[in-house]
Amino acid sequence: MMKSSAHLMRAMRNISKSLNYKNKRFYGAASQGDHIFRQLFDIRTFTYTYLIADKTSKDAVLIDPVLEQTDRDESILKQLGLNLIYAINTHVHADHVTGSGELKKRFRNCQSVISKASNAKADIHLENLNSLPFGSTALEARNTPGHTNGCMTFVWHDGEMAFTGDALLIRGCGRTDFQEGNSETLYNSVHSQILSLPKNWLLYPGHDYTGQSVTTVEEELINNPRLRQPIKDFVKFMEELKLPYPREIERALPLNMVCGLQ
Ligand SMILES: N[C@@H](CCC(=O)N[C@@H](CSS)C(=O)NCC(=O)O)C(=O)O
Ligand SMILES: [Fe+2]
Repeated sequence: MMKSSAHLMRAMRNISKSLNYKNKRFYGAASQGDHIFRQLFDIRTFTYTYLIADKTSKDAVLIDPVLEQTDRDESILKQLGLNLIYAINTHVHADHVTGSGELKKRFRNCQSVISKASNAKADIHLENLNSLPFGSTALEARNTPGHTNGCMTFVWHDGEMAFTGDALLIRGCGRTDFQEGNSETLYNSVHSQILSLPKNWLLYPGHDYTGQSVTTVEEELINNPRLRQPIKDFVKFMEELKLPYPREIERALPLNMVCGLQ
């Protein structure tokens, strides 16, 4: 009798632990706990935009908004009664135009944010390990150069996740053949700043071209065909990638230096 009641107690504790664990996780969308989280997709450029908000203060941030999706983003923010305070870019995008400037016009408290190293225009220029507070939470900005010199990954400690921009893609990584790209630098950035996070943390990329939406540190350490290799094999692989340039590169690069506005 004693043995079976101790067994039952242990089982109940384990169930409750696993529920707590699950409640902390966010996948495509979540609004449990203190925060709102949405992963939004632009089908034309395969770009992910992320919305995170504090439910109490209603302060919200968007990571990597796309100009052509500004109406969508405005609707979601307004429907949820959120105040957009930061429109963040992980880097100067080469394949699409950022919505940060247009969002600033529509949300008067919104400030545009990008790394100092990008040399792009913005209200806030971040340096390594700067914190971006909103409501009762914050994003930690980490320099992760290599795809471009100014790439940043945003680590959300409270959500146990990171937004990697194009530094790390699911089972891939950003190209390194333009915008001061450098394969060795990228390899070192990803390993030291992203794949060093706890193994169960979620990683959300800036794009996915294969229909996947989220990964974890552990999955990428084991399965990323590029980044699980030794650095010299990675560098050789990237040299041989030979991808065509993004279709919109000539329009996107100059516009993204000025928040996407003419
Ligand atoms: N075909 C797309 C561009 C695809 C591309 O170059 N993607 C970049 C991220 S956007 S700068 C990349 O780094 N890709 C890595 C890879 O392995 O695919 C277009 O024409 O826009
Ligand atoms: Fe990029």
